[in-house]
Amino acid sequence: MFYETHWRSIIKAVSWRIMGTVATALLVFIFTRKLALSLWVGALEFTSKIGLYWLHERVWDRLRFGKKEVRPAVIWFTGLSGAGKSTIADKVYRALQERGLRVERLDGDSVRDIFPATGFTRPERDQHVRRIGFLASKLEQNGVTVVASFVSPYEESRQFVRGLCGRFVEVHVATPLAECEKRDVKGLYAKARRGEITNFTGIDDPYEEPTRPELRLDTAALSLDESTLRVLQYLDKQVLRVS
Ligand SMILES: Nc1ncnc2c1ncn2[C@@H]1O[C@H](COP(=O)(O)OS(=O)(=O)O)[C@@H](OP(=O)(O)O)[C@H]1O
Ligand SMILES: Nc1ncnc2c1ncn2[C@@H]1O[C@H](COP(=O)(O)OP(=O)(O)O)[C@@H](O)[C@H]1O
Repeated sequence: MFYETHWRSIIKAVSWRIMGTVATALLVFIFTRKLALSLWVGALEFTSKIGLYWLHERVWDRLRFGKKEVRPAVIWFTGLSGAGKSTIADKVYRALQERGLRVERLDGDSVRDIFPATGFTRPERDQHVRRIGFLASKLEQNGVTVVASFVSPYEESRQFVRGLCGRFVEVHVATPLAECEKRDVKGLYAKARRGEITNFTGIDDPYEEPTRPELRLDTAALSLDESTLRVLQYLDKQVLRVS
């Protein structure tokens, strides 16, 4: 979010004063036809009111009255590979960005591109999800809303992340396995079925369904736009209060 610097307030004060003073001097001249008097009134008004304007701005800047606070949150998409987490999270991220929110996007694939040694055994995933959760909570503490999308298949590590964050919105992208496998965006389900990759969530590694997610979306039944809208509506009403 942006805040008004002292310099911006001062420059706005000067530009506004020039306009106001020209108007006042003109009015005095129209009524009195005395040029010197008009210029004196203009000069006095310029110097006194510019200070008053600056003071007025700064006092208002300190008042909370009438200001709407936008509170950051961690929006955590979880679900099977191919469920639609990244696609929906990307749209939610762009929508929040367009509203002028400070927002960061974290995704399993992009984090793993940077740290390719991160594996898929249970301890490795636990550590990975907890680290990301810690990072997300730090961003949130500094006013940044985080849109995260990770398979994050284990309840315990998701609960750990929830505990770290101030406002944690768990979005379970609950697309059925059969639909994800049909999509098989990256051909990984086929590989997992052939046994070419192991510990694949939903095939030979469990996905523990969230017990009480804030939102549950089945993309076999909901379009991308409908899912995105549900998330944004939930955030507006319950979390960010930006409407
Ligand atoms: N064994 C196994 N299980 C699940 N996923 C696998 C696996 N191997 C590779 N991939 C690809 O890695 C992506 C998941 O990474 P994440 O960091 O989100 O996973 S996790 O949270 O640590 O479980 C996941 O990306 P998405 O499809 O975007 O979810 C997969 O493409
Ligand atoms: N209603 C929907 N919502 C989200 N994605 C959908 C939907 N219908 C089809 N898809 C497709 O499913 C795929 C989901 O891939 P992706 O978002 O990468 O999933 P994930 O991040 O969960 O692995 C994309 O190719 C997307 O276009």
